[in-house]
Amino acid sequence: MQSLSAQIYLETKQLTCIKQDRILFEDLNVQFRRGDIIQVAGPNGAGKTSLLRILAGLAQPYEGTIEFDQNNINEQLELYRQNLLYLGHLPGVKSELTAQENLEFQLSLHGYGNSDAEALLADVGLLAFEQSLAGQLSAGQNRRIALAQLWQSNAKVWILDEPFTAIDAKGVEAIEQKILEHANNGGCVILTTHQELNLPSNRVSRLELDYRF
Ligand SMILES: Nc1ncnc2c1ncn2[C@@H]1O[C@H](COP(=O)(O)OP(=O)(O)OP(=O)(O)O)[C@@H](O)[C@H]1O
Repeated sequence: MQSLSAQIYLETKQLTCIKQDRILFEDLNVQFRRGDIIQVAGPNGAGKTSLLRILAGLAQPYEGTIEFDQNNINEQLELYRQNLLYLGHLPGVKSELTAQENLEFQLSLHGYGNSDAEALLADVGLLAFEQSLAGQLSAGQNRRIALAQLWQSNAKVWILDEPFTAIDAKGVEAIEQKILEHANNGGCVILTTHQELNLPSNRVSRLELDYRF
């Protein structure tokens, strides 16, 4: 049986974030474990994106540390990034490339071959648009290109900032199932969304950030 500590993937220790002289959160101590789905919730400007960016190692906190497998992420950034999938609130898709080329690019970043791109296009409902330039696709279709990474990633920790933005109801359902599948397979998912998650309530924990003045 696994020890309790071995099940903790990420842990924040006395994390404080200050932006424009405003404390967004302070002394935050949270553990993110194997199998967890954590929804970071709170009003606009509360600091959800700021927290996710700090957790992903893309921004530094004012104070405190983040540990991955019980070691400070700053001391093992490369290893941490191999175990992390971060999708920011912008799709980060290259507008001058086709849908298929974007997927092939994403696949190459993760060390997979081009042969998987077609299956991925089908997974995210873009098979008919493989040769369309991303710049000529809709916001939701661009988001779908970015979200294809969920179908190809082996990373233990997924950090997803507003993954459902511009996605239709059927797409949201497919992504929710993907999130659940990842958690059930021993992954950990930390996400923000302003919409209600349609997942079993006993599988989702909420981390509430208040707007602090
Ligand atoms: N690039 C920046 N430079 C300066 N201040 C920033 C920057 N980004 C965010 N902030 C400040 O941090 C606060 C929190 O922003 P953040 O994006 O983390 O909130 P959020 O909870 O994700 O909001 P939303 O629900 O609107 O996405 C903002 O109100 C703003 O004052």
